[in-house]
Amino acid sequence: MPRTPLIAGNWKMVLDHQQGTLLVQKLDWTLKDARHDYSAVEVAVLPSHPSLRTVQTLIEGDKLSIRLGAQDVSAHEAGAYTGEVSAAQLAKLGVTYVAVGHSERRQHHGEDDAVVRAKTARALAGGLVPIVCVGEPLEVRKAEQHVEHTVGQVTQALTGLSAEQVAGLVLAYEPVWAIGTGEVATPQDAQEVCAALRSAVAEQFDQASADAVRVLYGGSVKPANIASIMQQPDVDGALVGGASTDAGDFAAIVRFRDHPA
Ligand SMILES: O=C(CO)COP(=O)(O)O
Repeated sequence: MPRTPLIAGNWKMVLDHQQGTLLVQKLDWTLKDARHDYSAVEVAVLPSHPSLRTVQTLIEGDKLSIRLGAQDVSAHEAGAYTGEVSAAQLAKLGVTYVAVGHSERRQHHGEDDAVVRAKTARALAGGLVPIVCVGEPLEVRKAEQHVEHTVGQVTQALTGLSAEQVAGLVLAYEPVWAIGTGEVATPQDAQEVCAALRSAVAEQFDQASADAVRVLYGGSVKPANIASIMQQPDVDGALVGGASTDAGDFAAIVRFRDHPA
């Protein structure tokens, strides 16, 4: 079964709920104009938590095919965890995807591999599809340890899951040095790590789950570079930051098949 590409927009802490709904409306109009087939290239947006409800109301009310994602989820199931948002609460809001272990959370919120593993398991138990983010900082890349580093992060995050669970989730390779810097990894850099992550899944679980798991690239993805990245055999989509907060740019990324590589 070929893997369906996924283009997901991580809005980070950038758009409020009004800007977010406007963006989703514009995105949908633009993609409808282009007669976009959402079953051929899946599209998701990841608003901040306070915007989820408004964006979900729009998606449901207008029967849009854009999927909803969240940027984080609690490692706890329910109860006295002030400020946390549970997987069940997100699922009830119509959320499909949730980013787990984004490098900004690892860096600024002290999330280590154990937390990422707990959040991944909790997301799955709550009926969400985790987008497990991994990526190396610049010094690790310079030391040519990026494959070991990212494979280690994935192995840790997926420990304890079943092959079936792994087959259904999403991995995202986001080199830290390429996030928000304009410094995009080359298509070959993206392919090298995405292929290594897939092989690691085959080794830790089985070939069927490795063939099914989707691996995204993230880090300064723009309309001008997406087509060559998507040509790589082990890259199944993109996790887009800055460019996803502009409806025109994000639509152009979703429509990567329209541009030359
Ligand atoms: O962190 C990212 C997506 O999760 C990438 O961000 P940029 O596309 O802004 O580099």
